Amino acid sequence: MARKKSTTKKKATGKTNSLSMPSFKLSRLQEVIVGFFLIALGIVFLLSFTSFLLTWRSDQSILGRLTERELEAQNWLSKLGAWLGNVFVYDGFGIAAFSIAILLIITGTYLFAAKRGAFSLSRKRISLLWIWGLPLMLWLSVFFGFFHQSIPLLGGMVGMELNDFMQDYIGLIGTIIVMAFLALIYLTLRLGVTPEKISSYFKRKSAQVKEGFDPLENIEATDEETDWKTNTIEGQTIGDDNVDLTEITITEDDEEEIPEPVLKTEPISPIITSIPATGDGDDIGMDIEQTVDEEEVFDNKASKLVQDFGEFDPTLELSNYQFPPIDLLKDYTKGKTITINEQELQANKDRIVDTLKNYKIGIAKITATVGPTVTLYEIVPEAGVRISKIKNLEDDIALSLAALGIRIIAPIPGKGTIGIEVPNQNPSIVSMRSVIASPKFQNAEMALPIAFGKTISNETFVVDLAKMPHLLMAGATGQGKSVGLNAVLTSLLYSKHPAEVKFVLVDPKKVELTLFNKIERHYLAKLPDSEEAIITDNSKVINTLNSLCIEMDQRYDILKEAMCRNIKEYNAKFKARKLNPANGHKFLPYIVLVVDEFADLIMTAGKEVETPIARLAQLARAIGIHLIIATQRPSVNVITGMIKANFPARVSFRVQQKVDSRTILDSGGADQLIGRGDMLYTSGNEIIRIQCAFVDTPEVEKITDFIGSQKAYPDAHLLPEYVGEEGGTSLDISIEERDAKFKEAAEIIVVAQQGSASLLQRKLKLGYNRAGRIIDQLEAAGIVGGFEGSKARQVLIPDLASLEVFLNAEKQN
Ligand SMILES: Nc1ncnc2c1ncn2[C@@H]1O[C@H](COP(=O)(O)OP(=O)(O)OP(=O)(O)O)[C@@H](O)[C@H]1O
Repeated sequence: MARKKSTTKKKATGKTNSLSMPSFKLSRLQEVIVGFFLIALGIVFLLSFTSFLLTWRSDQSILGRLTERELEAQNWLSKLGAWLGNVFVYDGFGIAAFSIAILLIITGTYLFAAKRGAFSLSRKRISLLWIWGLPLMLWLSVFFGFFHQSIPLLGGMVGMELNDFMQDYIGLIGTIIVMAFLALIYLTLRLGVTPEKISSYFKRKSAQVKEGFDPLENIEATDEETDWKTNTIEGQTIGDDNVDLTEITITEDDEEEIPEPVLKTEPISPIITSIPATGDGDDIGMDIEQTVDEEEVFDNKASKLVQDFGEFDPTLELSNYQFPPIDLLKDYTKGKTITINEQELQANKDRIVDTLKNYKIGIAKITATVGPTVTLYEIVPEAGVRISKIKNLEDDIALSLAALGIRIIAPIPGKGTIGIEVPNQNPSIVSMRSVIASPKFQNAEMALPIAFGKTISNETFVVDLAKMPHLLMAGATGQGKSVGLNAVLTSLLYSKHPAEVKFVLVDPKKVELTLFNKIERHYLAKLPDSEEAIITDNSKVINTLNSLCIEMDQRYDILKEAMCRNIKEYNAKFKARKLNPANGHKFLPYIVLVVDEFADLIMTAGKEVETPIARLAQLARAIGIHLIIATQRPSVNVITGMIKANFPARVSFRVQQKVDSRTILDSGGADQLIGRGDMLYTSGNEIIRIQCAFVDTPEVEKITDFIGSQKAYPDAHLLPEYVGEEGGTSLDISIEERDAKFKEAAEIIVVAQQGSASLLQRKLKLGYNRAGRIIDQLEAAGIVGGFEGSKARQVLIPDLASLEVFLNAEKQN
């Protein structure tokens, strides 16, 4: 009977380390020279140190007089060697100094030969080698310092001094504990040694030892030193009187004894221990298979790429990009916090109490929260007063208090108290600077953080645009809408790198967003053929919106291919190098579409605008396209049911009438605001009153100047080309003018029976425009059908043979 030997390969489970090497680039020639230099230096060190170990006693006497030419040193590298040895070994790290020589040689060899495949180490690994190698050298040196008394050269001066120093302060035992702890850290972090691995190693070893005492060993015709291969015979019985096994594993040496063994290779070989036959009537022995835990393989291709090159960094192209400093924003409050005017508070309280008394509403308690522009008086009514009574008296109470901007919240959601908001006599401005500098914004882990301003309790209000996922803004003219839009854009400029977010700006008023022109090549996206990135012409808006729809469809295609549900997952996967750029994958920036005057757009373009806006609003949230739509006129023909249904997050500045407030917020209140940035925000449930942060035009100009003066991308982010419907049908392209890849494309389309430009893009590695042109040519030729919105075009030729016949016939005509 023989046994099976497990030969499980142990894989290095290198932990991915995010440390990266400084990125300076050398030409190939420089690499060879530097590489050679490092190898030579390493060899010099190696020879000097080795020789120093043998000759240091004799050379030490001349160390002080190295400049004297006639003196002779015993070191193989003469005076230089003696000096190097003294500096690095004697005065330095002892024999651990050899690490430096080895590291130099490895680095040199990498630079010298890495690119040619002779020595495949990555830059990252080299940097890791140094990062781990130097502390290891220090540790060894200190460790050898323990033996300083007997062999002084072992740990060198550094090792001895550090060891002595530690012992002076924490004693010998303390030093040993610290050293053991450091060794443990090294073993765990660098070599991935864990208690589980050690115990599984010992289990395997003990199983192998047990095998050595296997009582059935005499049956084996084996050689302990043989490299075992496993042959298994299943369901066969060996004619041994005492042993009757249903499964026997044998070594190759036994091959001739077993007729035609069935070779069965198993990925992980079980270890077999045996229980011999007892002999007392029960003459059946038994083998017990002990399974070996499968090793976890961390070393897949993506993690190897990450290990070698680090995670993909989308910001690399503009790696020196500087975010605008906070000083560009003005501090309107000059460090002052809100001043509490006690007289004003008292007067307001008295009026509230008196007014409510008139309506026979008793108050149990009243508290005031002073905000930047309004103060909230929170009232706990006396027991027995019904909230509905107060709610019904809302208008009367407001009239009695007779101040503009009073808003009654009865009850305050989740509290059961009544809130009365009264404007402050001296409102304070909430500066953009204060909200940007707030920890809430700075620490916000959001995809698209927006600092709107401060709530009534003076807290900075930060929301994630990506979660909204679209925003509707309304407000009568002069109430702070444009400032609000600037606050949104400023928040994003202060938090997102140009690689992470792109804006599509639509400004029919032509003046509000012009300042952002300066950051066109950093942050803006535009159509390929347009000159201006900021769209002021309504007819161009239609093309841009349709182009965004195409972008959306394309993004959905690639997300589907990457099996991701949303842009966040997709980008995370791309950063982890799990998606191959050669297959059309790329890092996807968020796209924020801002329309400053939506009413104007709807009036001039109507349905043509509403349809793509509604489509984007319905579908674009998962793929990172978010819309911000502002309007002066929140009337129902502008904010239609379809638009409203898809914009759960809404902001309203002051509006003229209650009905406008209802249209935008589905409740009143916005008509009672005091203007100048006083706004209400809702994301579907409760309504929050906020004082919008104020950012003036000169501040925005400074920010855009600062960004615009930095290195930029060659062009604005290009959106897919959109060919209007007329453009798509009036095709009259002659055969000679067809694209060189026309035939190839036709074959792909016919085989897939799917007429989509993105298919051609992927298969033929074309840009969107060229693929779109080919599709147009295929349509003109009659191979695919007409444009059908987001659906793929119909393919009119059933198979390749028919295509061949079709193209030949075309040539002959
Ligand atoms: N958050 C704010 N804090 C203080 N003052 C503000 C704030 N927002 C706006 N204002 C004041 O109101 C004025 C008008 O604001 P803004 O230009 O944003 O109005 P608008 O609603 O965009 O008007 P229009 O629709 O006519 O462009 C500003 O010049 C400023 O003085």
